[in-house]
Amino acid sequence: MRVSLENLKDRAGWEKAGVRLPAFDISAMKQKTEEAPMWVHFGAGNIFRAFIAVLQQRLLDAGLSDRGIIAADTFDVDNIRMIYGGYDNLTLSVTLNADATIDKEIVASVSEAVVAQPGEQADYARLLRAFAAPSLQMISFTITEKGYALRQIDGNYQKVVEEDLKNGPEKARHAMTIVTALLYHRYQNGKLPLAVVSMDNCSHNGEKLQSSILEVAKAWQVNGFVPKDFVKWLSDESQVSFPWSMIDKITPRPAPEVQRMLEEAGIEAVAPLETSRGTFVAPFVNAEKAQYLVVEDKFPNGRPPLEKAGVYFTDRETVNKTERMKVTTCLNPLHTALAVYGCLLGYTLIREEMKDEDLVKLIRRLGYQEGLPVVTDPGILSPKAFIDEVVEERLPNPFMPDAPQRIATDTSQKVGIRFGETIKSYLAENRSMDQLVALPLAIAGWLRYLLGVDDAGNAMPLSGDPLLEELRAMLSGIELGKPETCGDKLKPILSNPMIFGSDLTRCELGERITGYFLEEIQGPGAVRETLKKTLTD
Ligand SMILES: NC(=O)c1ccc[n+]([C@@H]2O[C@H](COP(=O)([O-])OP(=O)(O)OC[C@H]3O[C@@H](n4cnc5c(N)ncnc54)[C@H](O)[C@@H]3O)[C@@H](O)[C@H]2O)c1
Ligand SMILES: O=P(O)(O)OC[C@@H](O)[C@@H](O)[C@H](O)[C@H](O)CO
Repeated sequence: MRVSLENLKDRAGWEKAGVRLPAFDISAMKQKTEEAPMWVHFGAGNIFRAFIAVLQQRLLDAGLSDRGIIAADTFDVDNIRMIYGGYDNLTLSVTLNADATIDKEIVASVSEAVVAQPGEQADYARLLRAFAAPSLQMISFTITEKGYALRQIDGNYQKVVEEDLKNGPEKARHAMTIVTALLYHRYQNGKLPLAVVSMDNCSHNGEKLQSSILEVAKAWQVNGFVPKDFVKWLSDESQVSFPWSMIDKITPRPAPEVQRMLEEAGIEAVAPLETSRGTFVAPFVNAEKAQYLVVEDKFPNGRPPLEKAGVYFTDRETVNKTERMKVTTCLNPLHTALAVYGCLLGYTLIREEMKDEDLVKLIRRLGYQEGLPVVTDPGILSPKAFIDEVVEERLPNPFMPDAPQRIATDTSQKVGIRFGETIKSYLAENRSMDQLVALPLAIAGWLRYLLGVDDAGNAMPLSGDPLLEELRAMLSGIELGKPETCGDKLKPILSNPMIFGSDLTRCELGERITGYFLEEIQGPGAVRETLKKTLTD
């Protein structure tokens, strides 16, 4: 059985294979969405398909909505053409339960999948129509943290952004300029209200998205492409809101072991692939069961009743507290520490790392001892219960195929949030930095990782990162076994506020990180030695 609309007619066959099917009329949903779309999502990758699209499917199944989501990608044409296009926009969603059972479901809530680039004329025309529709309530994003950045490490605009600002809305190519161009189209078609919702793992994600979009709009105004009133409209949150959100569901890349399970159940053509833009995709997605989505309830044109699908809607302050709890303390910093040390120590699975005493000590200290004291209880989720679930159940889940190499992707874009926010809190609360051991160790581990040599002394492939070349150039010349080659080479990285959110060389942490790094490059085995020596309690 292959995932396709035609094959869905064989309901008995799918049910025999243990696959839950959509309980709504897919063609009626497509027609209604075509006429009056409500939701466009940018960044149609794995978390979107495993989580966000499933939320809308729950509403469709329950008769609480009759519309689907238009999936858009500004970045990855292959994902749209090969994965969505190749499988009628359907996704086989696999939930990997901690008790070895799996749940399988066909998700059909994506009505259309389009390439969001002005050069792709038919697709772009569809998006323009959607943006002009009074029915459109929200656009949302999971485009990775780097998708929002307009500037490069030296503070100057990226080349593509510089050109887009010069060339105006019709020739936009960067995610932020394309979305601003589409918003301009909505402005020109009646200044209709809209919610613009980031669902990426960045602190203050709504603010980050708003500030990039406003920066583009202002530059276009200065360059004569848009009127000042467009910037005013975009700045008025009663018209265009940028709700903040916290999203959580560990969604590994599609894994060969899950592919095998599906094939054993008689489902064909499910092989994962890496697109030319580096997205790891398959007609199926695999994820854990646990999931949390907390969204600021600010939707000027209304919204789907997603609370009926388990989404928490609340105020900005509560979202901020849950997001800080998850991204800066209870989950993502632990993930990043496991990512870089996992790669260095030769692991390919997070669940295996959770059997390593030194790594468990590292993340427990990082989360419980160093992070939790500066976290405010958001009220709707308990930080202690949350981190307990992460450390005791989610990370060790014996059926999750998550890899440190996935999580190590784009680390330069994440360390400022995942570690920098805790550092800022320590400084703001005048807390002693002596307490911070695992946190500087995690940063030292990242710098050690960037050398591209594992703890056994072998060359190690590094995951994609927009700053990889620049960072490696800064570290070039540092050799394992020769700490004297380090010199002052860490300083430009540690002092860069674009990376860490502040200059770490201005506090004692800069020196501590450098000290750990020097220990870790003493020779093969030094990473393990440093962990053992440093994490004594
Ligand atoms: N996977 C998870 O466990 C998880 C959980 C919570 C939150 N998230 C958030 O979602 C993001 C995406 O995760 P995913 O698992 O879907 O990743 P993915 O690699 O499967 O998909 C990434 C998507 O972002 C797009 N993209 C990548 N770089 C871009 C750029 N520079 N500009 C515009 N679009 C770009 C890709 O085309 C793709 O559609 C993460 O970075 C994170 O912020 C992920
Ligand atoms: O998705 P990223 O790249 O921000 O970070 C990698 C992982 O830490 C992340 O995807 C987690 O799995 C996720 O945040 C869990 O909710």
